[in-house]
Amino acid sequence: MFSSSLWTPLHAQIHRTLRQRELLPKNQNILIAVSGGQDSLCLSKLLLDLQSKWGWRLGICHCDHRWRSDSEANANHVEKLAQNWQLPFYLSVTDRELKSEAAAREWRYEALIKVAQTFNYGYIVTGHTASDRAETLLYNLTRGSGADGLQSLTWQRNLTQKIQLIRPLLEITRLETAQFCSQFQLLIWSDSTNEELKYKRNRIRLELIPYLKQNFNPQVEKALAQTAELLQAEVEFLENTAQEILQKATYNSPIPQINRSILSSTPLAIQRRVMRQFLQQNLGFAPSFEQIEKITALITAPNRSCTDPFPGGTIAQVENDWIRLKKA
Ligand SMILES: Nc1ncnc2c1ncn2[C@@H]1O[C@H](COP(=O)(O)OP(=O)(O)OP(=O)(O)O)[C@@H](O)[C@H]1O
Repeated sequence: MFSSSLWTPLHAQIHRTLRQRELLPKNQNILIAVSGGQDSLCLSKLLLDLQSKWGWRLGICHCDHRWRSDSEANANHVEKLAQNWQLPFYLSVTDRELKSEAAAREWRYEALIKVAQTFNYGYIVTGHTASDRAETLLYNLTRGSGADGLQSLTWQRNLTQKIQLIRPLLEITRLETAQFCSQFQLLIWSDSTNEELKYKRNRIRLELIPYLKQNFNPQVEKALAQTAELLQAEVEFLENTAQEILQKATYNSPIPQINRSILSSTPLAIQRRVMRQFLQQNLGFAPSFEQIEKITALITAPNRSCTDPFPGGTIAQVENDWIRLKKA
């Protein structure tokens, strides 16, 4: 028999991770995003057991996308768990039809932020795991991605000036969260759409990862999650360096232009990042690989060379030592 206050290696690991990474400071108000699946239930139980050591105020929020016929029952299930744990429970139900995974995610984060703002939570935590990290890396790799897409899920990110998103389980695999839930007899609400093979993400989880585990590396999820972790630090460094160079190369300019001499002395990896930031700042959208390649080529192109128009009709053109953005 396991007592509900049993301290497991997973408790110790999360406690250590939170301390070393300084993810969730003491005495803070923390809102746990709970779908009812194994990852967010594992997260809730771990934080609940650590609560007294850290002095947190915890709350649980569930978002009902109204996608499945059992969505209300799912929400009730999470509410009951919150009651058993004597935690405040917040429910957000969508009032608009959510037509895609992306729309559902966008709405969910809006809803979580609204609850956090209303009830004064400075932190929102989710149950993303090393397995999610590995799957995201593989998914983005098959679509074509730079290091930025491969590092994907990060430990923390600002949702607003006052609210941070924290993902404490990024070193724990889905197998471990499942074992934890069964050890503590936590009743998981299984989402039937997770089994549908028409979704690429599900095929990666249910077919590709098991294949890689069996034929390449039984620890492939942890290995890929480590790759994401390494890339994250490199991306941060490169992005900061690119930002400094962007500032130098565009300094004090009233019109959108960037200096070629400054850029030509930097490595290609930085040139591409500077150009991506430059286009994003001035055109207001994330440019494609081809668009970045075309404007980067202008760094060494003859005078008056230009790109094709970007969406909205702007072109980039070489004018002596400058690349200028102007209407075509
Ligand atoms: N309906 C929900 N209500 C509250 N929290 C949720 C809900 N669905 C997912 N979450 C939170 O998000 C985490 C990740 O869930 P999932 O992998 O299903 O979502 P995702 O769409 O891939 O998320 P993301 O866009 O954040 O990567 C869960 O562990 C949970 O913390």
